[in-house]
Amino acid sequence: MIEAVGLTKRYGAKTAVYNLSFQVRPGAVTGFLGPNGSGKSTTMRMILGLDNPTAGQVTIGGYPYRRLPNAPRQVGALLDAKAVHGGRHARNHLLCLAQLSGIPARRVDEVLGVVGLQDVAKKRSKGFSLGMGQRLGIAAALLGDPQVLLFDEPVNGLDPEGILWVRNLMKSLAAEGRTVFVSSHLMSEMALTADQLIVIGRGQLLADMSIKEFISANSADFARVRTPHAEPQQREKLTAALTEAGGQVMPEQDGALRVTGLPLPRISDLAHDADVRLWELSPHQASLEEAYMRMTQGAVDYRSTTDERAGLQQQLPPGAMPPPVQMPVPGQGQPGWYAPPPPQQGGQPFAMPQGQPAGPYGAPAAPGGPGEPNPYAQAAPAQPAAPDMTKPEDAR
Ligand SMILES: Nc1ncnc2c1ncn2[C@@H]1O[C@H](COP(=O)(O)OP(=O)(O)OP(=O)(O)O)[C@@H](O)[C@H]1O
Repeated sequence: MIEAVGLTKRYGAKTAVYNLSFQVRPGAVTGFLGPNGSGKSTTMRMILGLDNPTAGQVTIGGYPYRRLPNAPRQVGALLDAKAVHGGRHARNHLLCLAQLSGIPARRVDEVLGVVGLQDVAKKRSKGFSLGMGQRLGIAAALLGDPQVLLFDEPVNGLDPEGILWVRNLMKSLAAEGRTVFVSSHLMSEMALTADQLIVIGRGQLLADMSIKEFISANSADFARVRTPHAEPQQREKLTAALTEAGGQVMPEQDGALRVTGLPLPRISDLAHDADVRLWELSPHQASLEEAYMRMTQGAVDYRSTTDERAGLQQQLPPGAMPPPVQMPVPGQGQPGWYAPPPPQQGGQPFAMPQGQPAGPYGAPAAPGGPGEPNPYAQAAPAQPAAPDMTKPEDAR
């Protein structure tokens, strides 16, 4: 198990990670999500002892990485697939790593087979495509047959077959009882791969829960209802009946109605009682992407100027609720529209980990009590472009 407690990392004036507490448990794939620059890689580097926390701690199996007995056999990681000596053959690269950790050479050939690079084992990795580099990085992570695995963006550059392979690999590693912690920006892929989610924004915990809980906490299930197109009065009659019964009704662009707060059988009964014919009555659930976008809207540092000019997504001060969705009203496939909020509308936009007081964005309160100022208590200043993450900390 990986456990972070009050983990904080500052680079000079920049707070990359703040008061992060979470557990990553064995036997499940735990997705690690957050906007660009939210602190995912920094957290992973601290887990692996590559960066020292400014405050707090993170342990693997109860030990900080650097004090973990036989660490390369217990923990495998893919952080940066490009961090390879390009002049070396793929096999030699893995062989060097294996020798450093006392891992037998036959394991090198095994993992080359697992990642599908056996035919290019004698090729120099500088000629590898992005996807081949990812596969080599995954092979290195698997080398010690570790119980704990960390993958930072493992599907970057992989073709669809490769993405499917990584998905199945992660799931099978977790099914073997291993701890699998994986970051990704690909929500659709995460939805298919992960069981649990840890979501951070501006270095702070936003959510720690199962995917299912995350989606239902950050979006509402809804019903789509359609009445005959040529009879708008039917639609109005139904809207009035549903609203009177306590439902929230939003018209969609194509004429359908999006209804929350009423179960499908009740909608059907109300339509029947109002003498309204239905052409569609179907249940819908928001996607992980919709739920994620809704949750992280206030914690995004880097946005396209095109979005800003269009007034699509203004910066919000930390802790602020996303603004209500602008007209036009939701319609299928309409970009920038997110599912309606859950029933606790007006409160937290998402569910909190149990038993923890709320801090900014609803994150757990600051460590060290009121004595320690929360660097996110003020609106975040404009951020410089992200530094070159391929360089070690001291070189930046
Ligand atoms: N060595 C460093 N020196 C100064 N600032 C740093 C350093 N490393 C990271 N940061 C800053 O810390 C913040 C978090 O960066 P990090 O790379 O951990 O984010 P991330 O969530 O992994 O981003 P992405 O999704 O874009 O990979 C960023 O603002 C980044 O600029």
